[in-house]
Amino acid sequence: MIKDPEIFRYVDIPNFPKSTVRGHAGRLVFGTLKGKPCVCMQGRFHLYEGYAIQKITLPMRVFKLMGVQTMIMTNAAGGLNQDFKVGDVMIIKDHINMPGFAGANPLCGPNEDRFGVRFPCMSDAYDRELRRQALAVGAELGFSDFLKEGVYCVLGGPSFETIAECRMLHLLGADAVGMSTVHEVIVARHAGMRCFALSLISNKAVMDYESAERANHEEVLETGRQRAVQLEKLVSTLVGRVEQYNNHCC
Ligand SMILES: O=P(O)(O)O[C@@H]1C[C@H](O)[C@@H](CO)O1
Ligand code: HPA
Repeated sequence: MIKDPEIFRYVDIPNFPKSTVRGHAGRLVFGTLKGKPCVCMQGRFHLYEGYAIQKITLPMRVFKLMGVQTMIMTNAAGGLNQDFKVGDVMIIKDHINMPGFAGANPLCGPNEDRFGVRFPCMSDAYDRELRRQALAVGAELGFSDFLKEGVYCVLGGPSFETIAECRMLHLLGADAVGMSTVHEVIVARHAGMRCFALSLISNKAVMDYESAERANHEEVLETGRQRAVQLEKLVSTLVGRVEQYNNHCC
């Protein structure tokens, strides 16, 4: 996918966290995609790995300092919306930062004025133009059947949710639940980067006490493998259409 790749292992980058999750390679890949210079993270960091929330989001500030203007993120998530199927791809239009309700926000602590303001706006966290373009690209590629839009809720993990928790999150307006992305988006938006994110619905959240289904990481990885080619096509086509971005925060 990336042309002329230059690869750096996280373990070789000073102060960079290390990937501990199975299926996450733990490498930064620099190169070009559809002629655009880019850097890709092969593996991200999660609260449940035991890192401080500021450490999880350190790469976003590194990217900002390197001149990155647009962040495209993907994750795997459990589907709460009853219209979603395993294998659907949800364009994130908004989020619910559940750890943030308890004070776990990556911007806690002294504000780094060189990146952004003390109280950044989040009502426009997921770029409307990129979402519109992604829907158009998805339609052109024949992906409309499995391309959805919705609200992503982040939890701390690593345990998957109980049935009562899934029901509550659904009532609160979440369409999918996961363990990442939101902290990264908050830091990227604070620094004025444009954000776009996709959730692959890797499993259905269990909402029914009679169900025999159990969330598990194997199913998450397997759904990822099955949709990898289409996700790559969607993201690379979108990248090819991304225009230069002039930084402006609200
Ligand atoms: O990094 P993401 O959010 O895609 O990974 C999800 C959440 C957990 O790390 C894992 C659970 O299977 O997948
Ligand atoms: N819950 C939380 N995180 C997840 C899930 C889930 O069902 N699937 C993939 N990541």
